[in-house]
Formats: sequence, structure tokens, C-alpha cells
Amino acid sequence: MSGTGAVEIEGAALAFGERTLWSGLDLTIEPGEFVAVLGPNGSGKTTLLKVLLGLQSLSAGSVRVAGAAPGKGNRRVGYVPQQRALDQGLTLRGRDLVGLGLDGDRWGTGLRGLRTRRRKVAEAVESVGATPYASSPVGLLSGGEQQRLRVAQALIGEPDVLLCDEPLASLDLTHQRTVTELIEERRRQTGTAVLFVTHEINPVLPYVDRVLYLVGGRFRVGTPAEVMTSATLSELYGAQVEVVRVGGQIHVAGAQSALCEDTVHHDHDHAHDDEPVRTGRT
Ligand SMILES: Nc1ncnc2c1ncn2[C@@H]1O[C@H](COP(=O)(O)OP(=O)(O)OP(=O)(O)O)[C@@H](O)[C@H]1O
Repeated sequence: MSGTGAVEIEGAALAFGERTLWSGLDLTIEPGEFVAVLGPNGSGKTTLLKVLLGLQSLSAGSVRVAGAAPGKGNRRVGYVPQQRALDQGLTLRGRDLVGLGLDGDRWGTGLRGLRTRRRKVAEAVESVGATPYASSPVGLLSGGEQQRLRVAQALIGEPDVLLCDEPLASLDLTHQRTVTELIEERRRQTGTAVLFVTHEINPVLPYVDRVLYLVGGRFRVGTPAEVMTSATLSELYGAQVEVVRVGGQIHVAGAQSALCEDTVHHDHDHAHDDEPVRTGRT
């Protein structure tokens, strides 16, 4: 693989035993592109991020992220994990959590380097509105406060690729906006590619270039206008799903019941169901 995409996924398949999460997945994400990953519980969204982080191997195919094979040491990749409450006993301060996102060697260990580090951390903390609690132990902060610090930690390293796993979960509307605008600003100013796993497309809809929609072993890739339609989602779910656009927002009705009816059949269906359906640029 030798392209120039920020993320390059070729012929990727992932199966756990008999169960195929997805196969035949080709997706190139360009620098500065915002791709939302949608799909019901268990469709393999988080697992895709784990593959890109080098925490999970593919069953077939290959991936490259920010020009390299996935791996923990890649400083050009930022990651906002799925919201999980941090241990209450964790005494690490908020600003130190954010500082962990900085490359330790970049500014040296001298006084000047330390000052630069401190200023960068203070700016990152301020950008997510976390200054008032940056000195508190993170274990005592609310879920939303912890999540804002995680976003600051991911952005402070100035990544070329930002992988986000439901970063808005547990944030109120104001802070959802703060966080999405920060990510969007980073993308616009420096061309960071964003892969954003979410259950709810509306908070990021203005920024989304393309959607990867995963359902029970099938997927679609395309613009929101291509993928988020009744016809496309009904085909993907194999049942009637209504997509309604109201006031610039997209609402999907019937997907959950489609899945409930389908759940029992999933494993059997995969035998004839694993032919992926694609739209748009991949
Ligand atoms: N290492 C593993 N071994 C076996 N099964 C796994 C493994 N990792 C994930 N799975 C299964 O793969 C499926 C997809 O999990 P994943 O966490 O990627 O789903 P998701 O789309 O992110 O779901 P959610 O929306 O609930 O977060 C789940 O059924 C999960 O149990």
C-alpha cells in the first residue's frame, strides 16, 4: 500500500470465530476529511478503531494510519477513547492527564522546554473550558469533565489523524458543541483527518464529509446524502427503516426494531449476507 491517505484501509476483514464483523472494507480517508462511523451496538465500530490503533489484528487486508502501520508509538495519531469513568482513587491532576498527550522529548527537559510544555498544557486545558478544575484529581471529576480533558489530551499532540470513540457521550449540549468545534477547528487549520465513531450524527452533521455505516456484517460508505436515506438504510438493515430530515437534522426510525427482529438470524444470514454494499468514494 503506498497511497497518500491519512488512513488507508484495504480489503479489511475482521472475524471473531464464526462471526464476521465486516469484510471487504476499502476506505481511504484524506487529510482534512471528517468521516463519521455509525451503526448499531456491536456492529464493530470500536473494533475498527482498535485495528487503527494497532490493538487488534485484521483477519484479512491491511491498514496504514498517518503513513505507518498501526502501533501504540505513533505520535501522529490522537485518540479520544469511549467515555469510561476513571477510578475515583486516581490522584493524577487534570492538567497532568492532558500533559500525557505531549511528546516528552519535543521541547527538551531544560527550563525553556518546561515553560513551553506548561504553556501548551494550559492552552489545551483552557480550550476545552477545563481550567477551573485542572488542578483537581481526575478521579473526582464528573464524566463530562473527564471527557473534556481526554479531548484536550488527544489534541495537544497535534495529530495528523484523530480517532474518536463516541467522544460526545456524557457531555451536555454546550460541551458537545465546544468539543465538536475544537475538533473541527483542528481539522480546518491543520488538515487533521478525523474518524469519529458516534451513535448520533446530528451534532457533527455540518462537518461530516462521509459516513461509514456498519450493520451486522454489511456496510456502506458515502456522503450523508447518499447513505442517510430510507432506501439505503432499509437495504443495509434488511428491513423498513425511515430516515426523516427535520430542521437540518436527520432522524432514523425503525432501525432498532429491524435489528431486534434480525438478531436471531444474524449468524445464519452472514453466509449469504457478507457481500458489502458500497456507495461513494472509497
Ligand atoms: N477480542 C474479541 N473477541 C471476541 N469478540 C469480540 C472481541 N472484541 C469485540 N468483540 C465483539 O465484536 C462485536 C463488536 O464490538 P464493538 O465494540 O466493535 O462494537 P461497537 O459497534 O463499537 O458497539 P457499541 O455501539 O455498543 O459500542 C461485539 O459483539 C463484541 O462482543
